[in-house]
Amino acid sequence: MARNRFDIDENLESPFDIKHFRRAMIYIRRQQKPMIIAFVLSALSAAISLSAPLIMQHVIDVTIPAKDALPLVGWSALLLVTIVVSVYLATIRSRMMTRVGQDIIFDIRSDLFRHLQQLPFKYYDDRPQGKILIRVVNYVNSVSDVLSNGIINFILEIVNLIFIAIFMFAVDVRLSFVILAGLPVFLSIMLLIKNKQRRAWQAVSNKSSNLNAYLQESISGIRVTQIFSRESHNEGIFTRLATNFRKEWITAVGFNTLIPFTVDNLATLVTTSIYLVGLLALNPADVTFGVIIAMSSYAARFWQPILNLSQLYNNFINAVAYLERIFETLDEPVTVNDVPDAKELPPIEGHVTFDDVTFAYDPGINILENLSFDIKAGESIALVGPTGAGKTTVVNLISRFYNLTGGKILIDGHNISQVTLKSLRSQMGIMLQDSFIFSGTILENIRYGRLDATEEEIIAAAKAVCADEFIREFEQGYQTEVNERGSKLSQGQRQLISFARTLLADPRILILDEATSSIDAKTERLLQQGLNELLKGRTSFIIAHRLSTVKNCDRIMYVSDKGIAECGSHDELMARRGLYYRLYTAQKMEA
Ligand SMILES: Nc1ncnc2c1ncn2[C@@H]1O[C@H](COP(=O)(O)OP(=O)(O)OP(=O)(O)O)[C@@H](O)[C@H]1O
Repeated sequence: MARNRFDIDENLESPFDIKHFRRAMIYIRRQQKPMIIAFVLSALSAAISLSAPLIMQHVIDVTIPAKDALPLVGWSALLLVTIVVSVYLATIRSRMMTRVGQDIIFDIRSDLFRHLQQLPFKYYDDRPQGKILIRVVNYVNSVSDVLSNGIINFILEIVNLIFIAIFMFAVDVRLSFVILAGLPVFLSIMLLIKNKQRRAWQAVSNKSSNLNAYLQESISGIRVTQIFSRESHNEGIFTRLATNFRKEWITAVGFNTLIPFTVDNLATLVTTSIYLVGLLALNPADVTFGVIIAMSSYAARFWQPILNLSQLYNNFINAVAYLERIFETLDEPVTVNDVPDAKELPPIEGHVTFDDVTFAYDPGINILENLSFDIKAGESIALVGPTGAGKTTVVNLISRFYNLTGGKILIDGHNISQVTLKSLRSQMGIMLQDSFIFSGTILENIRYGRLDATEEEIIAAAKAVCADEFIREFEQGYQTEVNERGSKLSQGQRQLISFARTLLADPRILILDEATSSIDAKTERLLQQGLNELLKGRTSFIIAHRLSTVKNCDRIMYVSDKGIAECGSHDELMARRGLYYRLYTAQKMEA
């Protein structure tokens, strides 16, 4: 899919069809047992309540004319019992189905989350996060009722209809046909609006997704918004998106309301016809007043399930627009994954080879071309060069966050595209400029590097990277709760925590992408000792704009023009008086 943004509707790759329906059935089938029990309870409840018109017919035609009070009390008691039992059964069913609905939501959401965790960077590069979030949270909520109660109610209403039809045909066949006469009109109207209604709900799903994407982006960027006083401008964008959503919603609901409106009118028409046909056209000898009352009651009861079915149909059409998006996400190919028969990368030494590597994020726009180099195990490599030259791209490829466009990357002679991602990435330590902090305690954040680490190991790692001191200054020390993104911590503190996290993981290859940029010079000097400890015996790639921090690396690679323009030690490159020399002397002069 092409890159998407908050104000562009996403194209639907594969509209809902029978294949999606079968897939939805997989989730439903897992709940088969409680659903069958709920179904039986509902059927019982409906059947019991259906006997009410028969009791009434008998009372009107037989008991009342007989003027005997005792049977009347008996029939009334029976009527009461039928109502109580049917309500009781319906309540149990409702409780069971609430659970089933939640179980279905749980399953779909778990599958979505598991899949999202595997999707490559490219997937996240190409769309706003808000559009992903809305699928996992809102869309899944919106389909749960249709997939649980919806299915049961659908079958029940059909069974209900059949029961009512049997009862009414048993009472009077001719009047039953009068009741059925409204059906063809109703079905024609449904067919007529079906496609328009579906498109309307797809538009709603798109507009709500756009709105959500913008909301998410606005919350993430609130600081920049306030710095540039863009509040009213943003409000304008939000209003436009919210207006689009409201417009589509009103259109879609308009279709939905059309259906019950049709059913209501048809039901009224049919009931009136019963009286007309029953009283005027048919022979009064075989159509008693009791029969007409019972049939008019059946007419109302017959059209009630149809009204309910049409409501279910509305919900279904609405849910389809969300299911399409949910399945689209689940079908999103995991392009960066283990090849069949992928091998485990054995414990590595850290020898890295780029062999004629070409890479493009977007087809046709190469960021790196025919890049080859060889790094010995334990070497420290600095990647320097102009902004946007491709330094981060080089290191992202080593961890195989993207597939190569051409060539191969070898670690200790193993082609990284042929080994399992887990065995590859678990031997890499990556520290970024924007170190991500998860909500939880500082201790938990460091433990993220190795889940089975003891508290002593965690503290030792923090000490090694000079994080221990500032952590202990917090009242709760290592148990201090931090928010997602670490808003309680300074940028430098976040970086130190991420250093400790990486050290704990004990990776063979270390990647530091501008990882010390937010640390003050004094802490950096201190950290340098920890860092030296960290780098010892490991292959390391260090990206830094501040060249003083990479001077001591074994080799410095100057990345530009889709490849490595210069490579050598600091002294060698300075002696060459080329690109690196110019960059270094320019920085020195600025300082
Ligand atoms: N996800 C992406 N999709 C498409 N293009 C990208 C993506 N990430 C980076 N690029 C492009 O690739 C090029 C190299 O980016 P990269 O981040 O590797 O540069 P860099 O040398 O690390 O830059 P900096 O020093 O600013 O961090 C840039 O032109 C950038 O626009």
